[in-house]
Order: sequence, then structure tokens, then C-alpha cells
Amino acid sequence: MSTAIPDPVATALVSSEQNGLVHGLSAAEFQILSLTCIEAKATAYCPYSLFRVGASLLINPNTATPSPTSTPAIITGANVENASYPVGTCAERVAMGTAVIQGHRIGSFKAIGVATDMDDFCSPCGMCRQYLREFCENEVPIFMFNKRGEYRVMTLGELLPMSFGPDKLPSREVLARGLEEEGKTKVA
Ligand SMILES: O=c1ccn([C@H]2C[C@H](O)[C@@H](CO)O2)c(=O)[nH]1
Ligand SMILES: [Zn+2]
Repeated sequence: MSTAIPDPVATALVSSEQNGLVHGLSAAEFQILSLTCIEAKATAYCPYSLFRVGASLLINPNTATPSPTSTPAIITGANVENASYPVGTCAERVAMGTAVIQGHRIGSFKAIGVATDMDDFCSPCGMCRQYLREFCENEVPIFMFNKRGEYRVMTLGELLPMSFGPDKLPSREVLARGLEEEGKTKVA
């Protein structure tokens, strides 16, 4: 038996029209999210791929530091490549790492923007989806902007269904007790 899976594009279109909000964002929030990820592309270090990516994270107003603010708070990133190719880092992880060292955690993020110079919409790679999953709820919308500033939006849960995150890990104490009970190992 199969269950109908909602079409993400249709879902995005419906939710984008509600209450004058764009997927839950005010017009001002949406504008700054889009402008900042498009601008962040210019900061990319990508001499090998020449594929510029900019990312922006919209911080929830109540978790913004130093104090809650009505001006949307944004943290940006861009891809940073390396002569040893696999060492390079995507824009999304640069932005999220910056946010995390500023103290942001799950609950901090209202939306994510990703911009490229492509005609098509570029979605975060698998590694970035998992990296973002650590700090974002399934409902966080990810806006993907093409070179013309048009966008497609999907939530993190749509991009990474049935994901594995910190909430799925039992505590170390519970795991240790289980292993000891089975006599499998001695845990200090
Ligand atoms: O969502 C994506 C996809 C790719 N890249 C980067 C990695 C690499 O530097 C370049 C080409 O893959 O684009 C990102 O930053 N984000
Ligand atoms: Zn990535």
C-alpha cells in the first residue's frame, strides 16, 4: 500500500500565498534573505569549480543577539574550495558553522537561502542537508534562487526525509547500560 506524497512545488505555492507571508516570512524578511544570499555569492572562493554559491540564514527574531530585534538578522556564507578538492566546503556549511559559533542552535533559524549563477534551482548537497539537520527543524524552508532571482522553496524535511538527528540518539548512559547488560563490553 502506498501513501500519497505531497508535491513539494504545489505545497510551496499554497503556503507561499497565505496571510501575505512568503512561506511564513514577512516581505521584509524574504527580501533580506534573498538579497543577502545573492550578494554572498560574490564572496565565494571557487577557483577550481568557478561555481559560486551564496547562503543566508534568517535568524528567528526572538533568538537574535545581542537582543531581539525588528530588523531581520542574517548570517551568510559562501563556498570555500581547496587545492585538495574534497577539502572544500559548501556555502551552507560555512554559514551554519558561523551561526553555531555565535551561539545559535535548533530553534534559531527561520529560513535558509541558497543562490547560484545557474538557470536551474540548486539544492543543498546531501552532506549539507545532514549538517543543517543538526540545527534546524524539518519545517525550516530552504529558498533556492537561480541567477534571475527566481526561487523554488522546499522544507528541510522534504529535502531530507526520515532523517537522523541528535534527537534520535539515546543518551550515552542508556546505551552504556544496554551494552553492559548484554555483557558485550565494559564501559568506563
Ligand atoms: O548546494 C551547494 C552545491 C555546491 N556547492 C559548492 C561546492 C563546490 O565548491 C562547488 C561545486 O560543487 O559548489 C555549494 O556550496 N552548495
Ligand atoms: Zn553542500
